[in-house]
Amino acid sequence: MVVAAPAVRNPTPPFSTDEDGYMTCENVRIRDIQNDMDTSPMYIYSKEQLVNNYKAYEEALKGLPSIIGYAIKANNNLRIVEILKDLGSGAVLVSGNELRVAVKAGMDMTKTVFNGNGKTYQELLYAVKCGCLINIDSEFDLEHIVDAAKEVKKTANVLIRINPNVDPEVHPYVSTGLAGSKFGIRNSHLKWFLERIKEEDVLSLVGVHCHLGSTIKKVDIFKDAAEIMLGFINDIRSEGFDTLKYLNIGGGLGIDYERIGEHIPRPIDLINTIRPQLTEAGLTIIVEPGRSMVGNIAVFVSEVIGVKTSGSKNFIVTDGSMAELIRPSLYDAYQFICLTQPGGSIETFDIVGPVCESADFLGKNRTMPTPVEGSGLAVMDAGAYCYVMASNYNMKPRPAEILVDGDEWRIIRRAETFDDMMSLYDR
Ligand SMILES: Cc1ncc(COP(=O)(O)O)c(C=O)c1O
Ligand SMILES: N[C@@H](CCCC[NH3+])C(=O)O
Repeated sequence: MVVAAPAVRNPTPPFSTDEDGYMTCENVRIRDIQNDMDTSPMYIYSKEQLVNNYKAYEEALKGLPSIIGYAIKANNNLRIVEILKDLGSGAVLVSGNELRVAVKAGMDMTKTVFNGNGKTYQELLYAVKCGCLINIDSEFDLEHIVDAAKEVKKTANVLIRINPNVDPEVHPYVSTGLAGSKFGIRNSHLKWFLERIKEEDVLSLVGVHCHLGSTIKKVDIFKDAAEIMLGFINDIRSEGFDTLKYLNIGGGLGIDYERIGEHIPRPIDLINTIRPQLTEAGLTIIVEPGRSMVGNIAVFVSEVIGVKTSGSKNFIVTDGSMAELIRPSLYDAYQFICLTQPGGSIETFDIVGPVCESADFLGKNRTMPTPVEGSGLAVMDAGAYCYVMASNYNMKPRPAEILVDGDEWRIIRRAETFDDMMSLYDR
């Protein structure tokens, strides 16, 4: 049998392969973590990559007054959010509980934006009390914010989320800035919103916001949106609003899931493309990166239960599944998969989990070394929209999350247990 190293395609530190063919995260062998852990599967994060990603945004925004508002929805692990807060990040939230995470992490509320098309009244009361920025998404949302601000007896600093009708050229499920989207207000209604805001002393209009979608690979799309937003800023100013402070251009930058060396724009490419518009706006720029901040900081690591051939197809069956990582099943999303240790001959496999659904796959038609039972398998770029979308389907507990920092690693959130799931019953 041929013994091959794990196929980490385009290994980019901190994830790499050592001379013995074991996958590493920073200075730690992933297999060693797997051997020491009582539970599998798990998420393993690199602190170094997280810090580098934040610094890439910081560097890109140099010279522009700006706020980096990390989109907590991408990964809400408190320890990850705390690291970002310590680096100077603010946050973007879509629920009261995400706001609670930001508060727990000690985030600066003046750098925090509460966004969303369905904020409840209770959530708005909490947001006004916290003093974060709040996006207006619709007529009813505006009325709810007014009521909440009056009840709390505090001014709400609001931004209007505008739907610029720009096509981000991404999967329809992650496209948000097109005319048919449920998010934001349309151009034709802007006047009504401005009139209504003028009538209410409890509202201070401090900015405008747009967000086009996620996994965007063409930065010119942001340029179109920035131009449109400049138009809105001028319209708003000409209506007598002199309180505008922020232009929020949202998040949405894609990452290199394929790992084939394709040029995916970096934060600097994004900001440089729209720098003239940002400068012309003369406002503090808010960016809301989720995926491009945390996507490549993690691998989802599982263990092989067995390998089988059915008809002409080979399957690797692992203890990781769509319950812990649903992106491939939900969007047909591609994430690179490799072994965390040396394997055998190179074959083509579908990589599937134990969940009772044919949609339960992590990857299809993957050519890679043949594992043995117990081999470790890593799905790369699993830091964004992976753990956060995990479920208990088939009574699978949510996995542990581990943070690697140089030579050290620690569990930053333990795995759920059967008892955790049982603890929610009335008796
Ligand atoms: C309003 C808003 N801001 C920021 C984000 C983060 O997007 P991404 O993870 O693509 O950077 C999202 C998610 O798409 C969003 O809806
Ligand atoms: N859940 C999506 C991203 C949603 C972006 C939030 N609006 C994904 O995994 O790619």
